[in-house]
Amino acid sequence: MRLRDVSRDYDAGGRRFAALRGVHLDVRRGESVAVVGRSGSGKSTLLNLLTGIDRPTTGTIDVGGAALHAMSEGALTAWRGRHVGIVFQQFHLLPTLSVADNVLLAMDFVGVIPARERRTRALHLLDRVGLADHAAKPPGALSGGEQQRAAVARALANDPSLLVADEPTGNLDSRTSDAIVALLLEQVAGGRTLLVVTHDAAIASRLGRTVTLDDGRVARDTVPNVLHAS
Ligand SMILES: Nc1ncnc2c1ncn2[C@@H]1O[C@H](COP(=O)(O)OP(=O)(O)OP(=O)(O)O)[C@@H](O)[C@H]1O
Repeated sequence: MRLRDVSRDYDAGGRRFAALRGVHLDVRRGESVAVVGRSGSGKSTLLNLLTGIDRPTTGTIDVGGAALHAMSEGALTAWRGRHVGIVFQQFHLLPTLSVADNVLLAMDFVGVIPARERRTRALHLLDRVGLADHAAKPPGALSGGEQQRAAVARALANDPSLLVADEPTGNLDSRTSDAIVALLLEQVAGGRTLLVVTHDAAIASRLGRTVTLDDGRVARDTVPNVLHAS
């Protein structure tokens, strides 16, 4: 992943407001990166740009060979479905579907996993996150930690190369949070890239690298065990 001179301006009541300004960032495949910074520093804006939910005002964003800044909205949606898994703080599971059907729906929506393999794959993913016995239940019958596990399984449905989590442990107690972070980290073992937006320094310290945003800029970029990407 390569960001060059990325900025994102918002129109705030007729005035231009720069949520991100001149961001340069390289993330290698298989890295796990915590994105931290105080409220309003631009973390969610950055995540939205990296996942193609939003586009930069200026600058270039290349993720796994895709030039996101130059893609149409339709192309971005298709790219995101195929290559990105997203885990939200509020889980965003559909309450009227079973946990398994939530995972299945993600595959149906994108259509890259052959139809006859989808149910088996959904059950396999749920087994991997420790929810084999909960597949047929509605999300509301699960604890917060279990719902977040289901959200991780759903994020993995289409075998994404980029896994992104926005405050994934914000609603969870610390033991449950630890388990979710461990689960997310397991997913980078296979060469996926993991980005986690968090306010929690303890969580950030478990990831391979911490990018600190301040006022829309990268203020710090600490890489404990890995060399900087060129
Ligand atoms: N759609 C928008 N329109 C106008 N301003 C916006 C919009 N989205 C974000 N902003 C502003 O851009 C800045 C960065 O917002 P962003 O949500 O990226 O910060 P954040 O670091 O994720 O904050 P938090 O930790 O509170 O979620 C903030 O000042 C915010 O008010």
